[in-house]
Amino acid sequence: MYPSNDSTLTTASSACSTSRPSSASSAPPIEFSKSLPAGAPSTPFFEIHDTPTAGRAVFATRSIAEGTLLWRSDDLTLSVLLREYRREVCGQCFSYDYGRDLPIRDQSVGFAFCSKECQEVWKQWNGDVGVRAWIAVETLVKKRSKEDDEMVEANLPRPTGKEIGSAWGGVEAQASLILTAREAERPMSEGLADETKDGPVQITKQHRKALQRALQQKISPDVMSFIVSGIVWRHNSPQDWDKVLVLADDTTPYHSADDLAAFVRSYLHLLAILPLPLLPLTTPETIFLLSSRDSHNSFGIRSLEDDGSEFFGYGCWPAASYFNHSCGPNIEKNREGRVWNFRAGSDIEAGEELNITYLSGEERKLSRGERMQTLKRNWGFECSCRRCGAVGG
Ligand SMILES: C[S@@+](CC[C@H](N)C(=O)[O-])C[C@H]1O[C@@H](n2cnc3c(N)ncnc32)[C@H](O)[C@@H]1O
Repeated sequence: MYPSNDSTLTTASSACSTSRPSSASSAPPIEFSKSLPAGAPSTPFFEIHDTPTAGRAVFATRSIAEGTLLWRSDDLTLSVLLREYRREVCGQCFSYDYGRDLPIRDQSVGFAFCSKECQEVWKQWNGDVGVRAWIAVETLVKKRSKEDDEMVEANLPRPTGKEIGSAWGGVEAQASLILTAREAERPMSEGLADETKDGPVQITKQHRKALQRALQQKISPDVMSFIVSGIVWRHNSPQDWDKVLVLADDTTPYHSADDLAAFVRSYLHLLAILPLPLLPLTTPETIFLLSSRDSHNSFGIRSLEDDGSEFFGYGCWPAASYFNHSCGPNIEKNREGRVWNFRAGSDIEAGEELNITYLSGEERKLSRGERMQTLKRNWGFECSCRRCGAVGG
């Protein structure tokens, strides 16, 4: 059940073994990618190569003048808008008006919008099944509004692969009972998935109890939103799933034992409430894969003013995920609604690596040691950029 045998995991993880990278920027590329990974950006300005120690990276194929727009990433997959910002940040375009409540609030789905158009686009993006999924989550969360989402404490030990496997394995039997109970909701005309040669499976007290027990557990609304967003996106764009699978992966993506427990509980909650068409995708495998790719690839969705001081949430844009980090980046990125723009921050020579920074405003002012620590803690790699390698960097 736990996805350790998924062969698709190996491509990205081997391309991205970063235990002791020598230099993301200065090391010569060793291999040209034979073909582009699914969803990777393709433009005359740059190419993607493997590097010896920092996975794949983006290299200029020509000289580029400062300010040139090199790439626009409009390929948002999953995104999370933290609940505390749901009234102030548009669910569709992420616009924000210094903390003012937005004009349109759709209480049934738990999102607010800056305009009718955004609300309409959001509904189309999610589709009928997606909208029903958000209504189901909102209904559950509202009933339990007294429970606060706990702050994640930094620097707790991360669960190992073995601990992750046993946490998911530990709820297998309960999940199977819940699924059977849910299948009973399917109209006879659609057929029952759990029909045996002796006829349909009988729903017993045990099945109903398993479902009730799941619903009584503590809820983690932001974790549920992460999973729902990913599952709805996968349901609506099955052809694009490979674009996420080929991204650099994190085999131990949970920040702490509590974080892992929140994911496992949320899985059971969602099995109990999501619309039936989403249940085949509501699996430990899909949920783990979403976390493992999100961990090393998501971009923060921040306020556009004040140097991005407000953190609204995060999202995964696969094509934007090929730029490695540098503490002295030559590419500037800025968000316009749901699109990321990448521009040359200085004149660039052909062959130079194109780097963005993964550090947020204040973090960029830190010393070399502090930056290294921050990147290691938040991203799991030891920074090998040119600035960190230079004396006094
Ligand atoms: C968003 S991905 C960037 C693309 C990635 N190299 C790949 O092969 O898909 C982020 C990952 O790239 C690697 N990486 C990015 N910048 C790096 C740097 N300055 N030093 C070492 N590794 C880096 C780390 O493994 C990090 O988790």
